Amino acid sequence: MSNVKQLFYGTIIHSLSLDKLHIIKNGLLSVDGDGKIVSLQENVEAEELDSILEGLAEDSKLIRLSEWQFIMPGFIDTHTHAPQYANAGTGMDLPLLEWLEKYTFPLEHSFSSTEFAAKIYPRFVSHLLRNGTTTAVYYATIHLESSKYLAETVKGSGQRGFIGKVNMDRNSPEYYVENSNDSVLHTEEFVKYVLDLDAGENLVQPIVTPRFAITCTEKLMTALADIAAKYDVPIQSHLSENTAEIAFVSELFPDIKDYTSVYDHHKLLNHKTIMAHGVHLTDDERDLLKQRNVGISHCPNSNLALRSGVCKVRQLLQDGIKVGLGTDISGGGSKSILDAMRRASATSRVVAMTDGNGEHLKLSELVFLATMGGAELVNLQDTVGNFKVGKDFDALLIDPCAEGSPIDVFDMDDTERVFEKFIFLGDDRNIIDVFVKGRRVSGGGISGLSTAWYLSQSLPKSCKITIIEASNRLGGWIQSRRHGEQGILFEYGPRTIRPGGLGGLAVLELIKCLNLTPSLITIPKTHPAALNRYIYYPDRLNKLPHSLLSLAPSLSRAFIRKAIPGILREPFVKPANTDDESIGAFMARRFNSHIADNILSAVIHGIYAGDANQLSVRSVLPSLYYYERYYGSVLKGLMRGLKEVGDKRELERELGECVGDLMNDMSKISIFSFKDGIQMMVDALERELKMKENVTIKTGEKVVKLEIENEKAKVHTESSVFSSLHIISTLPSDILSHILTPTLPHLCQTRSATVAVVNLAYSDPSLLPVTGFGYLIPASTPNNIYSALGVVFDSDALPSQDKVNITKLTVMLGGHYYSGMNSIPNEDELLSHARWVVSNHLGIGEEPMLWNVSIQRACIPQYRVGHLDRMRELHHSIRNTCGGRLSVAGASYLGVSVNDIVLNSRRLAGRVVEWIERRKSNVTGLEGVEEIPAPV
Ligand SMILES: Nc1nc2[nH]cnc2c(=O)[nH]1
Repeated sequence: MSNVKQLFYGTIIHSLSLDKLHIIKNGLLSVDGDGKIVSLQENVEAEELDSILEGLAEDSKLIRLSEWQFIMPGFIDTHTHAPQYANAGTGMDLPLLEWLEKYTFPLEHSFSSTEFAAKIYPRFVSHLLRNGTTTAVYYATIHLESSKYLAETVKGSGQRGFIGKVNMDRNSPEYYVENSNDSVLHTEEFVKYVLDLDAGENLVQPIVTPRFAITCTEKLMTALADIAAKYDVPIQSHLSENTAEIAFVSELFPDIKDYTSVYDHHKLLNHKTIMAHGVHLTDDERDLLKQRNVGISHCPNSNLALRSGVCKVRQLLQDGIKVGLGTDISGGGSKSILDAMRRASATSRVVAMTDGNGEHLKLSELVFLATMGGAELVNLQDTVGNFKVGKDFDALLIDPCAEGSPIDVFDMDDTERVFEKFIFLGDDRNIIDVFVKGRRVSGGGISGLSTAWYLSQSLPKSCKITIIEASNRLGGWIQSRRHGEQGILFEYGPRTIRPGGLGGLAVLELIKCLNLTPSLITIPKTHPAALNRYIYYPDRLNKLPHSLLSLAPSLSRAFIRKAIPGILREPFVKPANTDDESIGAFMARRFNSHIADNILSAVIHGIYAGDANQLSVRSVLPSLYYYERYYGSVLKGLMRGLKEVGDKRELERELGECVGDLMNDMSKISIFSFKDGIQMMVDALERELKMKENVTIKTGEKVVKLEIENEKAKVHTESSVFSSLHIISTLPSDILSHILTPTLPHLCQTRSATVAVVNLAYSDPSLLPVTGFGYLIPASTPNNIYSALGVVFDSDALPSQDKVNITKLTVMLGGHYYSGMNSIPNEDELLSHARWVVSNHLGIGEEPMLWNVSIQRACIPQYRVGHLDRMRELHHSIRNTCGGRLSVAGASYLGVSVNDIVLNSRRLAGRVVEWIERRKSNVTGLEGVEEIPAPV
């Protein structure tokens, strides 16, 4: 037991056979440093754990599952087409052969470009992992390079995978077909490449992939069988999926008895062959499959969607044929093996009803097919599939009560029922950890991702970096998701970034390093979305001038005219001697109440969802504060500016050099985003971090206690405790205040606002009465009965994110308005509130074709008056009491924007590295409180 590295204590569920689902209560499963299962004990009493742990090495970790959590084997997807992920959920109106011609081949053809592949493959692999697929059997396309890229992606992700370069040398479109010789040469090169890539780890393997008998000549099939035999690698293809396909095969091979015999004739059938579908097999064909020990990948989602037929799985099992499950993306639309289990169940019920042939598939059989059955198909039955001692630990940690879980657990439930509920109702939200060969491969948290990335750039490999994230998804309130058949992009959080300032430079540098430049979408300063911004007051949209030149023509409008006396008097208003005041009071004092109440209040709604009369001018708009202090006037300051001092100047120069040309390109840009939304940054960070050997990402693991004592730092999560040289907390400060010892001042004083984000998409592209970025609503606007903060015109601001011409809006509601409320409206109510807003303000009464409501709880920290002084005291307190072991980062402290967060992470990581190397000045993450800009 001395090599045990991880122990899991709690409920453990796995398949022993088709009939036997083994449910172990109080189980203790131990895994060694190579990811192998060392022991599996049943009915271990909690009291026995201490003595068991005593004999173990210090770095072994016990993960105690909570009451309803359980561990089960990872899912095995025995048939999926990675390139077709881009089409998933679409094109199900045609049967197989027409579907291939119209939708599938044109898409697969695009993978001649590895750049195109780079947009699809990493996302697909990471989604499969998130959905619990620890082993997948992939089809790539006919292209050698992008097939290699898929293999590299799978390898990089840590998933177990079989990757096939597809072969097609006839009956294929002119634009998507190979010459037979190239097909053979490229296949052999591919097989050797993947064997090399795996380097004996037994994680990625090549699989020889004649697409199906229709698209492969006899010569090609024979040569492929030779390659498979020469390198002893598996084979996959399609068999007997659809009646038109079968008829075509018999036309092509009139002298061969049936479809299965065609493959047999070409020596493609053996115990390592996986045939997908097998819907219309004859008795003789099943006999032959049994004789050759070929496995069938049952793909019920696709069989139904393409109306291929109903596969009789019970019959296959009775005949002793190996069966596993496949998602068959994009014949099937779902990437989840849970979905495959449910459709296999439904299909078997149809067979039971119509054929009277036996029973439908039972729960134990469905679980077997998804795990052990799949393992048999890929000939890894002695390596994965269940938790027999000696196998690799490929497993899922399931939490039926995870945040947002689609499952409800009641008093009357027991483990068996909760397991069944997960299989029939659960989804990726319940899959809080995914392990392959004992390694955690899923998820990660946005909090700290950028800090971890910067650290990973400078720290030596021997320094281990661990990211611990309570939820099971990345990104915090950054979330970009495509909806509906047309894949309309909805942003649930921030949607654009400004390239300006030091923070903007830091983000551009990160974009360059993450190779995201080709995915940028930029909006020039001359674009209507940059020029036209509005304020809704009191009952109409008021366009704001975007420059001094545009001020003159705006004067005809009373809303702008009323600001003029305030602007004219400002240079003559005596500076006040205050250390801080609210941004509302500051603007009213220096300008006038119209500017404070009707303009600035709206701007503060747009950035902080906050109350301008509560937020600190010094923390929220520090340059205005310093303009008054140095120049006696905001307007004079605006003309002269401020300069960065100390190491910020040095940083400005360094970032400028790194960003280089991109900075010049960005000088004409007002805002930017990415083709697939801001989440692309998060995904790229995750991908990069997962490639680093010294970085571990733990998701679904909540930190419950942080202890800094005698210059030692200890992290307690729900399941383990470990020591660390230095902890960087990126938690919201009020949450940190509850779990940290020692108690530090002011942590709990920064509260955060909750924002409801309602995305709406309309098929009519010309619904908006004006063009522009959108509008904000000040607190002074009457009849704002649903606490609206503003509306973004997404289809004007970032039209190229969608392929179709539509009107797309985001309505933001709540913020500080919700802070005094007992409960926040539910999603249905929020949708109707948002529709009321767009109907009353913009005259859009139409029914949206798509919408999404997300409630972003406590997402924007509110820096109230005195925030900077509080942060200064906190800085000194951390420095003096935590001995350099703790620093803080994230939006609670020194800036809420993506730019601020990235810049502060970069600077903090630099300081932490310095502290680790020299142990000089204790780092806190709040050093910025001592930096004051200088007048020019
Ligand atoms: N479902 C499915 N069947 C096929 N038969 C040949 N190619 C394909 C494919 O891409 N998907």
